[in-house]
Amino acid sequence: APDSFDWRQKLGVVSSVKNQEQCGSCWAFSATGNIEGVWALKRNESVSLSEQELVDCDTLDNGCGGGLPTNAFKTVIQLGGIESETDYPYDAENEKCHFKKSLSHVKIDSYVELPKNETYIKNYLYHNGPISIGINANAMQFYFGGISHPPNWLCNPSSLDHGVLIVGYGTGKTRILHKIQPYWIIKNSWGRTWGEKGYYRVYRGSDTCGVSQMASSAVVN
Ligand SMILES: CCC[C@@H](/C=C/S(=O)(=O)c1ccccc1)NC(=O)[C@H](Cc1ccccc1)NC(=O)N1CCC(N2CCOCC2)CC1
Repeated sequence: APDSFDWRQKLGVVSSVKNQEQCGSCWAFSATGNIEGVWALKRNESVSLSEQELVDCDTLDNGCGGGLPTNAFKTVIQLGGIESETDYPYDAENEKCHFKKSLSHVKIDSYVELPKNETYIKNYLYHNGPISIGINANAMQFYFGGISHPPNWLCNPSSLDHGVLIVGYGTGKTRILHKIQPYWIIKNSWGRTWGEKGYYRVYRGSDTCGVSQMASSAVVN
């Protein structure tokens, strides 16, 4: 894989930054972001997918009270598909499931949980598209741009509490010492005004904030 790569430069692979609002549905946004990318690359079709379907219909998780992208993938497989954002719009609250199989033409066949290895994840991303991850969001709440590189005692790699999407990676200069630092480009679901137009760059190479601890992806055959 190249030294840097960004799926946002490939039209239709990464949808626009969304906002989960006052609902703990980050896990659903992480899952839809991954399925959108895999589907676009496999079927050459770009579609924005429904987080609300997952919030309402994924009984393995807790809707606005929290969940896991891997459970969301299981649910999409069991339900037999996922509807578009237009057909099943987001309301930022737990509602009664009104999934319609006839309306969901995006389907996944399985999902994979990736090894806890940033080099593996980099190669997998390059060949398969954006990847769902769990992360410790401690350093995200006061992030205003740049390459975030908190120490482990501030951002424990084994206490993950947020679901997000890796869309690329690169190397850049830090503002202070102009040191070259490798980073991940992460799509968040806190709106376009947060971070760098809704995105977060975090140091790549030392499992910062646990970026490699829970990486997963849907598989479309
Ligand atoms: C109340 C839930 C908040 C929500 C995200 C909210 S958030 O607004 O994005 C945010 C995150 C961090 C700081 C501030 C704000 N967090 C989650 O959903 C996180 C996301 C996550 C964590 C770890 C790995 C991957 C993804 N998950 C969770 O909170 N949970 C994981 C699943 C668990 N289920 C219990 C029932 O049995 C099945 C499992 C419930 C708790």
